[in-house]
Amino acid sequence: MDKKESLRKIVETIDNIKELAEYGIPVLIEGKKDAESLKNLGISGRFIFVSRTPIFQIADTLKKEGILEVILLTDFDKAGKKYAREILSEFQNRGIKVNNILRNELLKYSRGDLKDIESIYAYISRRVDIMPNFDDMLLPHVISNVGMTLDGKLATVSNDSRISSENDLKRVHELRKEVDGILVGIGTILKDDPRLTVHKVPAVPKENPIRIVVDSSLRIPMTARVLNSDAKTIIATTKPSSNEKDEKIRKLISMGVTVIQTGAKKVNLKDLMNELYKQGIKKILLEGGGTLNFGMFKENLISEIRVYVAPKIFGGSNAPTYVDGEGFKTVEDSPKLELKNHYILDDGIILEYIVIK
Ligand SMILES: NC(=O)C1=CN([C@@H]2O[C@H](COP(=O)(O)OP(=O)(O)OC[C@H]3O[C@@H](n4cnc5c(N)ncnc54)[C@H](OP(=O)(O)O)[C@@H]3O)[C@@H](O)[C@H]2O)C=CC1
Ligand SMILES: Nc1nc(O)c(N)c(N[C@@H]2O[C@H](COP(=O)(O)O)[C@@H](O)[C@H]2O)n1
Repeated sequence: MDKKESLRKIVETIDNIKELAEYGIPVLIEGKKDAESLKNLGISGRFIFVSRTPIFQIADTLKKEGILEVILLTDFDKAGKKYAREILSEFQNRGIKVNNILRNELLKYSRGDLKDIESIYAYISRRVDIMPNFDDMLLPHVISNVGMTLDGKLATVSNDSRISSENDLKRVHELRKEVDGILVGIGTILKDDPRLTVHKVPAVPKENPIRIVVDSSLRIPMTARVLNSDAKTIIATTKPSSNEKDEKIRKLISMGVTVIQTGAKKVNLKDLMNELYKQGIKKILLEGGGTLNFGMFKENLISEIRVYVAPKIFGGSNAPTYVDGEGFKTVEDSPKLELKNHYILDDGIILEYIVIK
């Protein structure tokens, strides 16, 4: 693992700590300076200083409060290791789970360079500053999913896209629940007017992912269903402005929609992914269509593929296919895939691939 990859792993670990701390899991650290360093990295939540109160007392108090899990983040020196051993024993004796994976990851990825928690902020910022294009590495995990015919079509020439079986749609909606965002191009909005919520399986509103629409010229109709209040929506458009565009952006914002501007003629997909990652959208389900799918493959932004192949043939050179756009010129230029899983579902087949980066 090179230095850049190690740093990316450390930043990912910090993100995981942030998520768990926001969820209410207490973070066990040694002192105030550790808390400052973690706060500088955007981690907020409940910090408990293990150097101030005997550890058995802390464990008793948290047990009484009904806490089931804590995050262990003591230093990596002799004293920190001693605290860690005591915490593991006292907490586990009381049935409280001690998450020490994140501490171990920080130690592993810093290759022993990181000595304590108070220096973690300086450690990361020093390295991020000197690392060229480090931001480029902070990208969401993107799963591309489609229902396609045996001849690779996503819809008929007259835009009939009823391809997936009932159980396949349920599978897709379970997948929608697992992700932070669901991404489509403006072509799909104009042709299907989709809802892009979880509505084929039981779900509560907070399980709806954020709907993200890539729309360079802001063609989205103000009546589009993705603009309703069922879930949050982000519209990604280009930077150049005009009075008309600015007015539409103002209207969208007043409806609670987030607008991200990136790229000149077309939305810059890499910048968009980077921005979404920074906004906490770490896992995205890409639901096409073929033009956006090509753009995402071309920029190497897709990590996984899941397709349902239906026993149908639509034909038609103008019918949309899984991947359209201008296409890859040579086999070498095209994405490299590895089949990870396959199974029969209803009358079709599910194929799952990893994209080799
Ligand atoms: N069976 C299935 O699983 C699915 C079927 N479909 C079907 O696919 C069809 C729609 O596909 P399609 O018309 O290709 O539409 P897309 O949803 O792929 O949207 C394409 C549009 O996205 C915009 N865009 C902005 N920036 C980029 C970029 N960097 N790269 C690529 N696109 C960009 C472009 O419009 P602009 O320049 O104006 O921004 C482009 O025309 C429909 O028939 C729909 O039913 C769709 C999804 C799933
Ligand atoms: N997985 C899958 N199978 C099909 O047969 C499809 N036609 C699609 N279409 C995608 O799902 C969107 C519709 O979503 P809502 O039900 O309105 O929430 C559609 O716009 C395509 O992105 N997908």
